[in-house]
Amino acid sequence: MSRLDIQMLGTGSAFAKTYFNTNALFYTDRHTLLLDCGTTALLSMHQLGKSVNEIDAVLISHIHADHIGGLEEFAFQMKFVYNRKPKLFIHESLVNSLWESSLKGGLLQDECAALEDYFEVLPLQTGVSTELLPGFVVQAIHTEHIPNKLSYSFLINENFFYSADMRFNPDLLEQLVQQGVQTIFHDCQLKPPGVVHASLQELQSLPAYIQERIWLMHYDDSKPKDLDKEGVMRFVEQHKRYTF
Ligand SMILES: O=c1ccn([C@@H]2O[C@H](COP(=O)(O)O)[C@@H](O)[C@H]2O)c(=O)[nH]1
Ligand SMILES: [Zn+2]
Ligand SMILES: [Zn+2]
Repeated sequence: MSRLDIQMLGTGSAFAKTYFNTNALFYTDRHTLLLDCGTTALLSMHQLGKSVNEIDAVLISHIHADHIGGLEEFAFQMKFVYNRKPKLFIHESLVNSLWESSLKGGLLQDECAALEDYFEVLPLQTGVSTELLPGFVVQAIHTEHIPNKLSYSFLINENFFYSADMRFNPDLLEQLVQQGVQTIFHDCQLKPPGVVHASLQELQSLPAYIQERIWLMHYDDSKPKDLDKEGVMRFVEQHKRYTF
């Protein structure tokens, strides 16, 4: 199995100001993929001294600003500064709404009338494992988040699960661990009730053998900076590079 490095551009909730939006850089041997590109993504890259030009591909989980709010600037920089058309991986069910309901307002102009004018759009299908980049294989899993709004989590290289935004689903987590998942990056609402995310309380109800695989992300600014664990579950830290 390929080595995978992950570095969070942010680890916070939609409204977090301290921890930025939960967006991730994945590094393979030769490539960099950005998983979600929220409002704070490019500011965070700037703080890391990274250029947008270092990104080979973007993968999007769902249509909320903390996951796609940085895509307009990303698209403009790629097209007009770097003359590139980056790969955009997104579930087939979200392609139309990403353009029609979100990006079209800013990106539509003469000779740029579609998402494909900015990106090489590569739709993902449910249940199909796809090698997005060499050594980076993804399966999109439809998970519940907001009622009647499509949202996807990702199984990466068969052993790493990235929830993005999802409600508590102990059966899925159990199934993933039985399948061999070693590491789970899970969104977490610190104060109950979870409603559209798993709450900390709900995650703490999981058996220890699942909790010990969980790294918490998408938390709000109330998390003290120096709190790095909650029982056996660990908090993912912004900008720290992890290898799995
Ligand atoms: O039905 C809803 C919809 C949204 N919210 C709040 O808004 C944010 C949306 O951003 P996420 O990235 O999905 O977190 C959500 O966290 C809630 O705070 C809501 O409460 N109910
Ligand atoms: Zn979110
Ligand atoms: Zn969301």
